[in-house]
Amino acid sequence: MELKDVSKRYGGTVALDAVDLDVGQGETVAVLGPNGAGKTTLLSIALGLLDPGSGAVRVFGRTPVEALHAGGVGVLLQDSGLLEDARVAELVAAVAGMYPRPLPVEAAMRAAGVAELATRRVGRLSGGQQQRVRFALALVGDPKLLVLDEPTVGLDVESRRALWQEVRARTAQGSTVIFATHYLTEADDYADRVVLLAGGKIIADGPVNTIKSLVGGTEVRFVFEGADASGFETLPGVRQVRIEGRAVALHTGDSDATLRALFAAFDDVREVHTMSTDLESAVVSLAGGAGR
Ligand SMILES: Nc1ncnc2c1ncn2[C@@H]1O[C@H](COP(=O)(O)OP(=O)(O)OP(=O)(O)O)[C@@H](O)[C@H]1O
Repeated sequence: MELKDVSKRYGGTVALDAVDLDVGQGETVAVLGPNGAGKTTLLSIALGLLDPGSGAVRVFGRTPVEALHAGGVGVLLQDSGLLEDARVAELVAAVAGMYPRPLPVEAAMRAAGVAELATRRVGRLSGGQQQRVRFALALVGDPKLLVLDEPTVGLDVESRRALWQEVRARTAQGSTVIFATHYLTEADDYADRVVLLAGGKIIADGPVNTIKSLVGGTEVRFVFEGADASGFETLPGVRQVRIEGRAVALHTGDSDATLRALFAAFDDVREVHTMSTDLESAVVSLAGGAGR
């Protein structure tokens, strides 16, 4: 899949800004970025569901719509509507009928964990069950490219694990997978490559470890029980401060100096631990630096 210099505006909002992206066969790519970064816009343009304002898109060397019609692409989009009155097996069979070489309906339902729901009406399923039905619809065409927009939203732990197991099975057979997620552990665990969007631009693109190393440094995390949490940003080495309730994370280029000064300046600091920068810190730091 190839996007060249793709831009998209909605009135005064620039949803995508001169995006270049080349995804090779067999890659698993996570698209990350804060709300409104342009992830859904990017995936929708790659699928031909949305026209780019400018630029060129090719999927398997064709236009996205041609690739979709040729049956090469499976899609799971956020909150896409489902035919509520249909029974699960009927819906999966109807979508299978649109593809030239679909999987057996039963196999697609099993792969997505909805075989036991086959005779249930879609509209009466829970949110997580409906999401699994969407996954079955993405799989049933036996596509070489899977495009998944926040695929595990609403899924319980076991269903998430099962979904990723199925995705892995497909990539092992050479399929390409592009997924958007806010669960950074999913990107860390399942993607070969991370594309980080902020404000419609790609601000980082590479293997997970490369993205982490762009930020580098160490996280010092602790619980702060004091009354006044101001001043952490002035400690030596500190580049960024995140505070969530009583949990504080300092991103620092010199953890020894930060820790010494932290203990000297603040009482009520407990449960201190340090770790090398994880993907979450890297994404927060890079996306924040892009001037959200
Ligand atoms: N139909 C639309 N009309 C107007 N503006 C839109 C439309 N769709 C998206 N936008 C704007 O384009 C930008 C990118 O939106 P997009 O949905 O691609 O972001 P996202 O990264 O998928 O966000 P989220 O993480 O919240 O799903 C946002 O500023 C959004 O408000």
